Amino acid sequence: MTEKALRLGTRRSRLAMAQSGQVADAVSQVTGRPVELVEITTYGDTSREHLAQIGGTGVFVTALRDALLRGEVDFAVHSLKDLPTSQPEELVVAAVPVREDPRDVIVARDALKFTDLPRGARIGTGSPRRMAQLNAYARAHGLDIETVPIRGNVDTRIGYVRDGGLDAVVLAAAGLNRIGRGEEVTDFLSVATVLPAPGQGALAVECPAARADLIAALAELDDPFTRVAVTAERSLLAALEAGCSAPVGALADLPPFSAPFERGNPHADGQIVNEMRLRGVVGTTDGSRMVQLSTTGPVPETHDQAATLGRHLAAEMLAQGAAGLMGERAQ
Ligand SMILES: NCc1[nH]cc(CCC(=O)O)c1CC(=O)O
Repeated sequence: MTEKALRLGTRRSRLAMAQSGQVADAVSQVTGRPVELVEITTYGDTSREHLAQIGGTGVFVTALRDALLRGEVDFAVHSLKDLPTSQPEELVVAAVPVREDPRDVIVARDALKFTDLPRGARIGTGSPRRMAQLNAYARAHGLDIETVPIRGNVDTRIGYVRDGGLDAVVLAAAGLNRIGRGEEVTDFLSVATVLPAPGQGALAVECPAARADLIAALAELDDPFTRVAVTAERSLLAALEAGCSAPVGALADLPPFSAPFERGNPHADGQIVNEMRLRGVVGTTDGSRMVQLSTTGPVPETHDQAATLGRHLAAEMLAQGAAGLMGERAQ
């Protein structure tokens, strides 16, 4: 006799299907139960408006959470960077699996690197965070680039380069890797140039708080270091009171800081590390005014310690005028 399948609610985009499929396989391994994907359409998938105009925070997440709350599905997988920082009481993040590469990348015509783009190059991104940091870098290094607001799924965005409209687009490495298109990357943006969105590259596996059995099973997929890192990043974001479309970057990482993530997740590789660095950035989309700070200390041992680290860095950023830089929205 086979056990009843667990129902995993997922958006139907290629990225959502890919990451849900990968988590489904892992869950079915640890539980011994089949996992069935249940497709759910979200407002963010159907709206033609720019995300920033809809209001950003959580548009991809709400429909999945509603399905969980109605008991239509047993669990859901979210991109952590799209998850609002407030957690509904009836739901829990039961697992944060090992993080993928958190970096942003460019996909450019003619295999160009970011710093080799010609004068006047047009770079597509709908993210105020990416615009702010690319423009700040360009100002500091005498590059002449124009950031162009775009939206759409990964295929659509790469299409803007293939069709000749844009010289490059900016995407998350993790998204491209998950859908098997990592080879499209023409340049990895160093996190010293562009800090990723808080939680970028990480997933959240969410289920109802009342499902103790399921929470225990899903916990096997949790990576404690990834969870500590994203907790610090997201608490920084929450303390800045910024939504997911605000120009905020944050990354908690581990030594060696000179080349993070180029050799994968050092924690997952079994290295012993006892130091964590948290960096945060906020800026105007034209890159003219930026507040960027970092703090380094012992790897937090608890959720509370990680959250405190994020709050403290946010307080320092606010003291340097961060709040005045966050009012803007793309377009
Ligand atoms: N903004 C949409 C989004 N949400 C999650 C990812 C993939 C990366 C991740 O899981 O962090 C992407 C695509 C992108 O930013 O290029």
